[in-house]
Amino acid sequence: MSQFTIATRESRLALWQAEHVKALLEQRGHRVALLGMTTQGDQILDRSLSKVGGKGLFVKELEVALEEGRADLAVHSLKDVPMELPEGFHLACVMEREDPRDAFVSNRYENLAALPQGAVVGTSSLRRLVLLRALRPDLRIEPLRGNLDTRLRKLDDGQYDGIVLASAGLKRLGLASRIRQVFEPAEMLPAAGQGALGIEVRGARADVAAALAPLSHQSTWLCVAAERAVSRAMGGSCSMPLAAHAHFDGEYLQLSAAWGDPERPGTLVRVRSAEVVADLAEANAVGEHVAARLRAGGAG
Ligand SMILES: NCc1[nH]cc(CCC(=O)O)c1CC(=O)O
Repeated sequence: MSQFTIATRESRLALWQAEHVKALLEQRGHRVALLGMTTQGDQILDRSLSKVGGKGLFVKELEVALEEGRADLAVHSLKDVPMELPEGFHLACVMEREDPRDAFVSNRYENLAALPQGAVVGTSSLRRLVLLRALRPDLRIEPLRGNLDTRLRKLDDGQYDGIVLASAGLKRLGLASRIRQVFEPAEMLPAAGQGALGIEVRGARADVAAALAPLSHQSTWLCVAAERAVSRAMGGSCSMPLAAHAHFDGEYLQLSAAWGDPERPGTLVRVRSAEVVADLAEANAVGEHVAARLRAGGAG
């Protein structure tokens, strides 16, 4: 049994996720401490993340703590983890996925279809922007940043008729009652890694790897590996107008991806594949092939 320190952001969701991993490790006899920290991504709230360097801003400080030996592992929403990790860092564990779907939240409207012509919907995600435009070209999409509580408060202040958030975060924070409509992936395809937790470590840490092995979920890992391979092959930034979602149907990994051009509403390239996938190398290959088909269809 070992003693570990988990580096975590201090948003309510990040702390929930770190506490969750802490509890699972403690159940297995390990001793665990948390090291909370504020990242640049948490501080920059006035600008769109796609303009200031992407979501990597949420993980950098945690990596410095790993580098300096102040922490042994970092728990991340996989959706926020860059496709290429810095030299020496790797994902040691991907946990079973929560609900990967997006959710519509509103105080006045039952679902997206019930919104009046020209209603204001909040999101700063380019993916959600292009997918919303495909569903409802008339909507006004306005930026919405901040952690989950901040976004809900801005909705409650009346700045938006509705907002789109990940179901997983709302469920984890006990806010599922705020969900009016859950989007099926066919209408609103999730982001690569959405709903899954990834644990990052630095160097060859056999002790950490052994402790994390029982928390790992192989089929989730294969799905998110395929999704992240699409994203990596499309340029790797988490702030692209890209959706990628995989699930298993028997031994077939079903991967769907979509790319839209925010400058040219109405253009959305969609690709689907179904392949037998048994290991990470095969999952990566499937993702790369789907990315190549997206590009052949005009994406990127
Ligand atoms: N980009 C922010 C972010 N990163 C992870 C989640 C929560 C859901 C998840 O674990 O994917 C959210 C909130 C959201 O997109 O609404």
